[in-house]
Amino acid sequence: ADSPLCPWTPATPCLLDEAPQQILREEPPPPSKWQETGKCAGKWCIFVNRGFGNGEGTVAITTKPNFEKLLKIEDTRHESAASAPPYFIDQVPGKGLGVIANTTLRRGDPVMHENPALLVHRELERSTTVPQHEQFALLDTALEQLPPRRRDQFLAQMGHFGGHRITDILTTNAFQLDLGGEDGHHYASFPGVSRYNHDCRPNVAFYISSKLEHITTVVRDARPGEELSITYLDSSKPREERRSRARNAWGFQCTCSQCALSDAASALSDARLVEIKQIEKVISDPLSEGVTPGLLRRLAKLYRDDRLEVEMGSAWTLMALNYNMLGDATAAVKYARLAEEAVVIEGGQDVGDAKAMRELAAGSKEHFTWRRRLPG
Ligand SMILES: C[S@@+](CC[C@H](N)C(=O)[O-])C[C@H]1O[C@@H](n2cnc3c(N)ncnc32)[C@H](O)[C@@H]1O
Repeated sequence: ADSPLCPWTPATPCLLDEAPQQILREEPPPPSKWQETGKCAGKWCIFVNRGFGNGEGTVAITTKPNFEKLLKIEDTRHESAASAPPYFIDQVPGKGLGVIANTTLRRGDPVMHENPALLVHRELERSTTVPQHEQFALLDTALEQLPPRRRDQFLAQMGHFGGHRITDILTTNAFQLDLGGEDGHHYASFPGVSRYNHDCRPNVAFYISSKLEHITTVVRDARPGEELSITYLDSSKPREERRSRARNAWGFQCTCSQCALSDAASALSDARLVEIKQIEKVISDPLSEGVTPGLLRRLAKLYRDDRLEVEMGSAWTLMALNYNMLGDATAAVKYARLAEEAVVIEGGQDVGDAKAMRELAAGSKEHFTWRRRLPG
């Protein structure tokens, strides 16, 4: 999610004292149906679906080919929309509002799921044919298409930088979302999710599903009253890089527990991150020599010592495959199960590695990797 190319970076999400997707409705939600408004600037037009996302409403500024992709996306109407959220929104010193656990949460527990209120094709802001004031007018018109409650939720989000209000909200809070195919990149605003603050070692992971749902899941147990956070940037970068990214893209000085370490402890953490990359390079190559159980144990320790619970999916996958290549079926199955859990938390059930890890766990000795690193 960390793109240095665009000023509207994948921020994170924000919302009010209530999460829109978790509010009980007295009336049934409006039907989910996309409409063309006929309001356009250049090749970008406004499309609206006032019933999309459990009846919350979504408006898109995009091109006709991307609208065709939206039409094919199945809407999600989930039963769990009526259950009480496991968090509340409150002030967090030095950060504005944030998301706070109201109960004990365990790894794997769901926190929020929300569809976007606004989607904006990424190329619009780079357009040389649609001047900025027309872009702003298009954004203003798009927002007017949303149901009033959804519009209010959007406008209640934090704007950190000032200037045109909707643009500021997008800059501060939007995620990048890819509709796939050619030219599918969009900025997406999820007003509920956008209250998560950043932490370089977050206790919550997120992904955006093919149904446009933003899904957050606990990755490290949290107590009632503890802040729930996600990472806005690449947590595997060294401290100085993370800090400058937070400053430049979101305008805050990161004081998370990992950035607040003493210089000596931070140097150790940065060294762990370098070693992780080195070991992963070695064990990713099926022809590497020197892959031993000790090296794999070392990798697991580095991840745990650095509290990288938010991105263990690919590491556990590599560990499972390598234990199998070394002929240790017990460890291979153990890490295949951990890998499947992590991959699903970080990317959902559809991620290819989840299926691969289920297969490995079900029959490690029949797997093509069995004893591949051993002679004979
Ligand atoms: C997506 S919003 C997060 C929610 C926001 N605090 C609010 O009140 O709605 C991003 C903005 O929150 C603030 N923020 C997020 N994480 C922070 C952190 N770790 N330290 C300080 N400020 C942070 C910054 O102002 C940032 O631009």
